[in-house]
Amino acid sequence: MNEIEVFDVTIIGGGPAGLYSAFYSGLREMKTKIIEFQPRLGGKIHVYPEKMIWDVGGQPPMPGAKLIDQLVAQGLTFNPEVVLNEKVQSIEKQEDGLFRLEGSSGQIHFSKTVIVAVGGGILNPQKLEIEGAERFEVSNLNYTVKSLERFKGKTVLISGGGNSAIDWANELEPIADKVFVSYRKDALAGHEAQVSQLHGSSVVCYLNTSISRLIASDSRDAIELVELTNRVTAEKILLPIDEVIINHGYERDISLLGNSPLDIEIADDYYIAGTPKSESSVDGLFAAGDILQHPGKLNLIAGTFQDAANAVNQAKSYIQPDANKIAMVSSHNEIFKKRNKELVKQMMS
Ligand SMILES: Cc1cc2nc3c(=O)[nH]c(=O)nc-3n(C[C@H](O)[C@H](O)[C@H](O)COP(=O)(O)OP(=O)(O)OC[C@H]3O[C@@H](n4cnc5c(N)ncnc54)[C@H](O)[C@@H]3O)c2cc1C
Repeated sequence: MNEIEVFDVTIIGGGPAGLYSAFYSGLREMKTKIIEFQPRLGGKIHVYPEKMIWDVGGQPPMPGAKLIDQLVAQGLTFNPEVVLNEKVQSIEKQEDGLFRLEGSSGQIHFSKTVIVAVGGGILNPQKLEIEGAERFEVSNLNYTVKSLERFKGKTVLISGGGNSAIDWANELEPIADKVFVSYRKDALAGHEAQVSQLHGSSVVCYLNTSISRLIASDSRDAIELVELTNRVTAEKILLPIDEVIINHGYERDISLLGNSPLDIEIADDYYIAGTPKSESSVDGLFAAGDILQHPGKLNLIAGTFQDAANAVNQAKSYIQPDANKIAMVSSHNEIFKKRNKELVKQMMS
């Protein structure tokens, strides 16, 4: 029989909480694995890669994409095993105390402890419900704004009327040649200030309308015209466009804990009702980031770091009760001595 590989810590979710947990777990010399459903690490920040983030301590304002790069670089410092494209479907605690995680690939992951860092669950953009629309996803049908540059000088249609859709319309207005917004309701649903900014700009809004048809170019590989239909009057409008952005919200897959035969305390039907030390009601299973709930919880990226360090320190004590309760600060840690020398050398050259 093949011997099973057992990790000290398995982190479910590769967002800010999972990445900082991986860093800290390496610092505490534990054998670590991160499992992430998406094909890339970074978590929910991928929803807003171009948004400027101002409120991460000690960091100048920077776009989400840059923060992702930094979080990933730090998270991989101690070379954890990273499994991407893998949804953890259930967590079970065996009689021998080991955790058994069932992955969507069929792989079973074994671990002495688990840190659940799944945020608000798996997010997938709500797709446009028009037959055949998916073939334009490789050309000019977008579900996220990965780079503002792509839309420079273009005619852009944004479908959606919530905060993100309005944010993108305001951001793109000075860059694009023309921005249209189509929204199925009779009033935009974003924050007042953003909506006022939009109405005072050159953006043209079509309310009570939705996309009814995508008309392809002669080469048939891109959308050339979009047909909008007014839901009240049935009037149809044809718009020539270069790019379409769909912002209809996200579908959330939050099935993990419900599928897991664990006696775990849940808050508000989804969150792990934990302690300020990131413990859950299951020994050896900890939580970090947006999934964790307790009265002092801070639902910000900055808050995920404290959760992660607490979860890792608790995991360390669980596996090795005589270990230090907390990690030493990095300046006292032997592990960094060699790397510090290299970094100082780089800074001096
Ligand atoms: C539009 C927007 C703007 C924001 N702006 C800011 C801001 O300016 N500053 C700030 O501090 N915060 C901001 N936030 C909040 C911030 O993004 C979250 O607090 C943070 O991402 C939480 O990190 P997390 O690691 O807990 O969860 P997430 O970032 O959600 O990461 C969880 C990861 O777990 C994965 N996952 C889920 N279930 C499974 C499973 N079963 N198996 C495998 N993987 C799984 C998901 O795919 C995801 O990658 C913003 C949020 C949004 C939506």
